[in-house]
Amino acid sequence: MKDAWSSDEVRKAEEPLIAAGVPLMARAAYGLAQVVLREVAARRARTRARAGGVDGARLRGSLGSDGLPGTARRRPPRAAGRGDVRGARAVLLVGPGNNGGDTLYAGAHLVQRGLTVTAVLASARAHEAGLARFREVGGQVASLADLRVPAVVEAVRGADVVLDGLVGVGARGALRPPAGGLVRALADARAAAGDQWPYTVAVDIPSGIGVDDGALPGPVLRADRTVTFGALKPGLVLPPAAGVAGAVELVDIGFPATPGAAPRTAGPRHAWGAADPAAGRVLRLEAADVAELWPVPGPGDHKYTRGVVGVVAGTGTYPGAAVLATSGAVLTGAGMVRYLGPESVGTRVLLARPEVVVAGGRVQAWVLGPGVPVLDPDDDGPDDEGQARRIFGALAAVTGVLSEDVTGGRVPAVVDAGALTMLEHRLPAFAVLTPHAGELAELLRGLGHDVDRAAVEARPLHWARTAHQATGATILLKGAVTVVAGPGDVYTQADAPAWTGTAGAGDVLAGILGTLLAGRSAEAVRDETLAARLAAAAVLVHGRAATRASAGGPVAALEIARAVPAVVAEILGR
Ligand SMILES: NC(=O)C1=CN([C@@H]2O[C@H](COP(=O)(O)OP(=O)(O)OC[C@H]3O[C@@H](n4cnc5c(N)ncnc54)[C@H](O)[C@@H]3O)[C@@H](O)[C@H]2O)[C@@H](O)CC1
Ligand SMILES: [K+]
Repeated sequence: MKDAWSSDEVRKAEEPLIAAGVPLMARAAYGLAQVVLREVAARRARTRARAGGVDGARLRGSLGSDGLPGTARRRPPRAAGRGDVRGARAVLLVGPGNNGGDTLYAGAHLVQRGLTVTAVLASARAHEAGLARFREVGGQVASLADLRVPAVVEAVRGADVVLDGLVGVGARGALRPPAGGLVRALADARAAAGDQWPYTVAVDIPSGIGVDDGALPGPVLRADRTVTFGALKPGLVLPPAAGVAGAVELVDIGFPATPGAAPRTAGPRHAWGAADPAAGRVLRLEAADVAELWPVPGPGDHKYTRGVVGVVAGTGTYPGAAVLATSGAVLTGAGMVRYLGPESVGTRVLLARPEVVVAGGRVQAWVLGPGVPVLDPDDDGPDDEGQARRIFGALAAVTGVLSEDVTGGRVPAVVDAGALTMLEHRLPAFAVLTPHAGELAELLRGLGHDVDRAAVEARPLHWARTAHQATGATILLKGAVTVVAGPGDVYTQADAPAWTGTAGAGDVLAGILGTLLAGRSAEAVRDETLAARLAAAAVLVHGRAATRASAGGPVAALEIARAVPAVVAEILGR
């Protein structure tokens, strides 16, 4: 489990460590410099390889010490070291606080390793000791006020690496001038430059992101890599800010395993902290967490104890969604999958998946809505072939409107696509709504919020939480980074390649989640936080299945379903 710490939690963790004399900034700066050196060396090695595989050692070997060819010994290849980075140019963008301090100390390490380093001070103030150290080792210092924005952009363009140390977790809101203007110009220049842009490293966070909510309130320079200190920050894992952070690398500076735990004044740790049981944290599941959650059958299990999934999906116009949702459910290991829908669609489902039972009966979880047209009460609309009636019936059982004598007890549900427009009652958290941004905006507008798709994409965490509070349901907001918001922690998963954005992929996800909810149905009804964890697990498995099916290229939705068994086996370590 990866857990992200809010800026307040970071501050609280730092206080006792600083009081105990732990050199946090020195650790942060050293870790940052090591990452920069590694990346600069790697990029130089790649450039040499692209230039024909002739490296410096071989060129040197072609001339002897007397200047005659062929008399010098050929040097063995070396690991990335001093010579690989010497002469590289780095520009530091330095703000007034400790984030700038980290950057100046890291810059001093880079100078000592032979880089030519220029620090551009964006404010009149800079971290005094850091600046003194940087000057002492021979770093060059310039100020934004003297150089002006266009000259700084040119200096950055000509560098091998740029470090964004304008602000870190101490900042609030959009970047203010003059840093804001500089970053806007750099972001524009980066967008225009394509590949011809220096490797961009964000120090702790890309300056200007919403540290705690992942928003992008103003200009931000997209990073290739973010080197973050002590713990992940929510803005590094939540969209849209996660999209500008690049690869996120954590430098251990000695924080405790969980926020609020006793500080560790001894050496660094090398593992992610465990999740804090307190509600409302931002977490990301990893394979080991999913293995723990997975309903693995035991020798005494049979198809009914393992969980029956009822799928109401598809119409004559959209029969594929029924095939995809049932395939997702079957291949995730449901004890049984029942299909409810028009006969013509049921026939197609059976042709694709003969395991499916095309008949009603008791289920342990529902999958409602894939491939079912949205309900428009003002219009007869496309014929839903009885699917709306079936969905209303199932939802009545989920919400408890129908007596349990009739339904046989409340069970969890996945509410997708057309079924999202059929919600009439407050839902339990074991109902998981699976909208994309446009569908969530539509749902929220129906609840009286003035919001469109772009607004949801700008603040997905906020709107997912709002929808959870308004409906009672757990919200799985689909996207390149998927956000799951329920009564407890928030989960943010980024497991799938961009190729996954293809028709039908969401239907498969609904099926996967249906099987997980059916497998732990009674527990999900009892424990109001379990559905969100299972939803995040389904997203992880779906994303990994898409990665496997894609193998770096395009992927068709049914192939994602087909890849699920192997992904589950891998996750369970078999
Ligand atoms: N406290 C510590 O000892 C440690 C702090 N660390 C670093 O320190 C950072 C936090 O440092 P600080 O608390 O000094 O704060 P920051 O360096 O994040 O920024 C605060 C400064 O930015 C200005 N500012 C705030 N909002 C702004 C905005 N919207 N636009 C422009 N300027 C703005 C403020 O006036 C203030 O001077 C972390 O992100 C991390 O990089 C690390 O070195 C680890 C140890
Ligand atoms: K920064």
